[in-house]
Parts: sequence; C-alpha cells; structure tokens
Amino acid sequence: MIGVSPEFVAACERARAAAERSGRPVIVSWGTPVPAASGPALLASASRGTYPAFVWESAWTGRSIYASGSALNLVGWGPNRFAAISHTWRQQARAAITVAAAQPCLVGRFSFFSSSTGAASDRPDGLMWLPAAQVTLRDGGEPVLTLNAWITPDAIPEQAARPAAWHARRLLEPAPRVSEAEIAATILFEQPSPEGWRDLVDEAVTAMAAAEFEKVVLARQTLVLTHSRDPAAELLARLARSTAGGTLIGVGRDGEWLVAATPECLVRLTDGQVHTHSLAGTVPRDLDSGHDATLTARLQSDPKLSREQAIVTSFITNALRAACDDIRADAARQVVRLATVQHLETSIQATVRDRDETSVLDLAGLLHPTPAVGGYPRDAALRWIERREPGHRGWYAAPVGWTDLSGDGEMAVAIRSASITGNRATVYAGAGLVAGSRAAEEYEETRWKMRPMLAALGVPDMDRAGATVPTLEVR
Ligand SMILES: C=C(O[C@@H]1C=C(C(=O)O)C=C[C@H]1O)C(=O)O
Repeated sequence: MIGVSPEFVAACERARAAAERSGRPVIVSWGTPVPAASGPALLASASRGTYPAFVWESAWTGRSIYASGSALNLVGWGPNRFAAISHTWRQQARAAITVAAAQPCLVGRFSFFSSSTGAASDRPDGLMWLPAAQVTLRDGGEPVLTLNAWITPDAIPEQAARPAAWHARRLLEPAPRVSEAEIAATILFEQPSPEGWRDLVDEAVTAMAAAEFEKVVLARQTLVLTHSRDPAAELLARLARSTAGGTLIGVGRDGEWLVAATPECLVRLTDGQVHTHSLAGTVPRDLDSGHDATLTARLQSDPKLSREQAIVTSFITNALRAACDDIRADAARQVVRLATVQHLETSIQATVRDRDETSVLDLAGLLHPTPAVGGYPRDAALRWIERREPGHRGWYAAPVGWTDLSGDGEMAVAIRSASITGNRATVYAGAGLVAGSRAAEEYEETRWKMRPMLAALGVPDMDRAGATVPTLEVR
C-alpha cells in the first residue's frame, strides 16, 4: 500500500517554489522501483475503470508503460497538431523537476484526419497527457513507478501530491481477475457492405488508371456487439495472451477505448537516432508450413506487392529529409510473420539534424500518414479516402505512443485496431490498392487482418465453424 510519499510531497514543495519564482506552473516527477509489479497485473489494473488509461507493450523496444490518471492534458487541432503539442511539451519539459528514479512521459493518440479549422468537433485531433501515475518496465530492468503533478505557484504540496498517489495505489493494488470465461460477440454490420467494397475498389482502380493517384488504402469497419462485462480490459488481456503479435496498445479516454495489436511502427527516436520501417504488401499465413513458405515466396516475388511496398519506402526516406541526415534504407527486405498475415518490411534509419528542436512527435507529424495507410501521392489519395470511404477513421491507422522529457519515444500506427464505446466495438482493417488490385482478394486480405481482433472479442470464425457443422447423409 502506498501512502503519499513524503519525498514526493517535498518535491512538490520544490516545484511550488520554482513555479512561484518563474510565475509558471512546473511539472514535478518522483520515481521509485517497484520490484514486485508484474506486466499482466499492471495491464489488468490500468485497463479497468473509467480514468484516463494508457497501456503500451512494445514489440520493438521491449518497453512497457501502464498509466492511470492525468496530471496535465495537451490537446492539439489541425494538421499542425504534432508540432504544436511537441512545442508545448518541450517548454514544459525544460522546466520540469525530476527526483530519484522518475521516468515521466507524455502518452496519447492522434486522429487519422484533422479538422482544418480546429475545434470543429468535440474530440481534439491530438490528445496527449502526463499520467498522474505510471509504471515503466524495460527488458531486463526493474519496474519503476513514477508519480507526476503539475504544480501552480499557489498549490498546497500535500494536496497536489494526492491524485498521483491515489492513481499509483490503483495501479499497484491487485485488480479483480479479468474474466476468463468463454465470451461471445456478435457482428452487427460491416461498413461498406461487401458489394459496396467491390464498387469502391473498382472506382479506385479506375481513378488510378486515370492517373489520379498511384496507391490508395481503402479501409472497412466491422461493428461488433460484445457481451463482455468490461470489454476493453478483457480484450487487452486476451490479446496479451494471444498470438496476434505486434505492439499491444490500450488508450482509454473520455468513455472510449482504442485497442490495437499493431505490427507497424511509425517512428522511434533514441538519442538522436531514428528507427522506422516501411511495412506493406500482404499474403496470408497457412498452418501447413510448406504452403506457408510458398506464400512467403509469392510475397517476395510478386511485382505488384513489391511496388506497393516500394512506394512506402521511398515516401518515408523523402519525408525524413526535412529533419534528418544520413537516411539509410536497408538493401534487403525482410518478411514479418504474424498470426494470420505476413508482410514485406524494409528497415529505415536516420540521424536527427537538430536534437533540441526535433522530438518523436515532430517526426510523426512529418510521416503521418505514410502510403502504408493513406496513399500516394498523399494529398490526392487522402482526398479520395475522405470523400469515398464510408465511416470515420477516428483513431484507426493514426499515430499513438509516448515521448519522454528529452523528446525520445515511440509512435505506432494504430492498425489491427478497434475502438470501443460501451458494449460496441468497431474493428478496422484496410488494404493497399494499386493498378491491377482485385476487390475480392483485397476483401479477403482485410478479413485476415481483422481476424485476431475479432477472435479476441469473441466473434466465432465462421469459416472454421462452417467446417464443423454436422452433416447427415439422407437416402
Ligand atoms: C492498412 C492496414 O495495414 C497496412 C496495409 C498493408 C497492405 O496493404 O498490404 C500492410 C500492412 C499495413 O501497412 C491495416 O491493417 O488496416
């Protein structure tokens, strides 16, 4: 049981004095190792309830973050939302007071599209926040609990320290077990319908034949009614145990959850070094290893899939030029194998030119959306998506992640994702279209991509169920 740590209260008093001197509120963070904390328990604690929640289990860096509550929200609107939040965070970070083992970070997510005028809808296009309490786990390291507060000149330290201590207790106290019971969920509808999908793919292929654009990613949504008591917590627990693969993400804010198990990293920044990849081109997996290898060979040799992925590589290397030098794309492409699909991947590295002025958020702003989820040329493809794709993308295929006080961090692309409100989940998947794409094949591809999320939600696999329907032979 954690009370309000006297050391944190003392740090809040220091921050108050600093805020009084400067006339501006100051971030204060205090940290302590919590050796007994475990990933699955933290996942369960962070994902229940209605408080601001952030869960991150990175497949790329091995870093996990479990966070509860918010000490400070940064909201941004419009196409400039990444740079605006980055700028404000940099100012806050410069004055921040960190004590002991503190590892504060800003966490959150962005929308795929932005309102051009700002404040056009009630949901900000970008929302990142400093959690009240967070536990960070790194491969091989001890879990560290960090308490954060934003201290104004007139704050009373004992009071200002309380929310962080309360959220820390919530994170570290054992949560009730997430139900392991068989779950069930029902598909309500698909958007667009299979026929609508066919028409849209044909329309996109015609637009590409008329050279309006070279590639566009068309997405569809499956709306699911879940019968879980706590859908986000149960879904995250199931995805963590499943073979879905990728980085596990849960973002709970304002009564809505974004949940993803994504293979796609938008960008990572560590000490001025940029890591990213172009991930595109898809074939399914097969349980039979011989057939699986044949599919991999097709992935590596099909000129259409190669083209789809090369467009992404060249876009990323060009976009990074605005802030980076020494941009290198690996000569050899890799294959990323997931539970139901496999993709082509090219690793890309670069060095940031001005470390003081470039955070992982600025880099995300340069890259989003890449042609892996938007299209190429970008503006023409995005205009087509906005006009023709039914339903809003919301947080789907958009940046989500974290950044620390130095601007380092990880941003993922929220694909293989679902958004959950109450007992309704919307599952998203898209497919890259180029000249020669066929509607039926692309539809199948989106079904494979949705499968792990639908399975974790409890939607039965109708293909497999069909195979087990008993048959009576009548004579
Ligand atoms: C758009 C999605 O995935 C993207 C599209 C891919 C493709 O078209 O082959 C492959 C990987 C992702 O970059 C999605 O999963 O929703």
